[in-house]
Amino acid sequence: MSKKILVVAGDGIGPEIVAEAMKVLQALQADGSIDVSIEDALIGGAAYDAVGDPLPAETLEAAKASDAVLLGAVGGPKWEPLHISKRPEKGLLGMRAGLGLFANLRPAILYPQLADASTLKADVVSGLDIMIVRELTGGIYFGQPRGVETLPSGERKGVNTLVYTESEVERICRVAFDIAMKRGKKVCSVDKANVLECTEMWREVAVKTAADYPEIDLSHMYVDNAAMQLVRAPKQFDVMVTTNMFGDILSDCAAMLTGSIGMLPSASLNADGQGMYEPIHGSAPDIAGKGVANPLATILSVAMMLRYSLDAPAAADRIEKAVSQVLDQGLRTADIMSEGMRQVGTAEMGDAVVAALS
Ligand SMILES: NC(=O)c1ccc[n+]([C@@H]2O[C@H](COP(=O)([O-])OP(=O)(O)OC[C@H]3O[C@@H](n4cnc5c(N)ncnc54)[C@H](O)[C@@H]3O)[C@@H](O)[C@H]2O)c1
Ligand SMILES: CC(C)[C@H](C(=O)O)[C@@H](O)C(=O)O
Ligand SMILES: [Mg+2]
Repeated sequence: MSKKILVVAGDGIGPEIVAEAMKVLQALQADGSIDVSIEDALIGGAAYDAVGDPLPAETLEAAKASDAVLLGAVGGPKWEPLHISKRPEKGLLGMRAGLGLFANLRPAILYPQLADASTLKADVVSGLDIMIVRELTGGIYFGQPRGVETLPSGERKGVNTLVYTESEVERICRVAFDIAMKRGKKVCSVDKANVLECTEMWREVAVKTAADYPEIDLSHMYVDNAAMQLVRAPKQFDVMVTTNMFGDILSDCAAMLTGSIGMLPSASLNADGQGMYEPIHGSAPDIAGKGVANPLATILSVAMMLRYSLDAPAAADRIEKAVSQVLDQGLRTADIMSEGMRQVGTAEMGDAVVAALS
């Protein structure tokens, strides 16, 4: 049965990288590997400019009616004011909350061909394969109260609030434990339990939930140490589970171990397996419009979409193999370029992946 995909390209490099991912989807459609119908919608600054709303009601409705959403990136200096892009019911956060996408999977995998592009020495990162499981619809991103108010003194006060309920912690821990059961059976829960009561509770709930997973080796780490350990000895981690904000920061950090933020895909899933798929990077305003962005994180996000939401694991495997093949051919976008390789632009990289599919 045909599956519905909603494509929201967004801003900056979003449309450039999504165009390459679309070539891959269309190639798989053309050779009969998948059966999908594809629709487009507006999100982010592009939607704000067109209709005055970074998450138009029709976009959210279309997303709800889809099996999966493919997102490029949103935001940029033009739209940064707090009232446009950061309100939790708006833009990207509104999409995540509106679809109930509480489980954000961010795999940091080093392709061996990119060992030179990693910030760490090859022997420290070779074989690196970490799954960061980030809670995505709670925590300080959504907690109330929030905002900026002017005090009687005339001074302004800014507030954001870290909030988790036990059930929110339990369900994300279960996702992490279930994933770990299919991998190395090791989960590191990252918190700041020495300072923040909310994450002290997080740790207690993680321990309690782990009782249902006797085979899982659960450890705990404070987030400051986790950031350091990711850079010092990343291969000690199998699955990491953490809060919305800590996961945001740690996944950008992990990205550099794999060579570039342009290599890291993600899946954001709800309880029904419906998902949104996006590279973890942003709209990269500094390189937008230049045709140099790395499209591989977006193409690899399509592979995650096929695996997690569209029940097409063989097609997902083919995409991942094709990516590996273009790296074997020595093709590199600027962000992963190293000596002796051939530098290509966004479109050339996308075309090479399509060619490697067949
Ligand atoms: N999921 C999202 O849509 C998302 C994620 C992060 C940031 N943002 C937004 O994007 C805007 C820019 O944020 P930022 O500059 O902090 O982060 P960013 O991820 O957009 O860029 C950080 C750096 O990484 C580089 N980079 C990112 N993606 C790349 C790619 N595919 N290929 C090569 N280089 C790449 C950029 O050129 C830049 O130097 C902001 O408005 C931010 O809110 C959106
Ligand atoms: C753009 C922003 C809201 C987003 C986040 O913080 O979740 C981004 O940094 C990400 O990692 O997807
Ligand atoms: Mg981020």
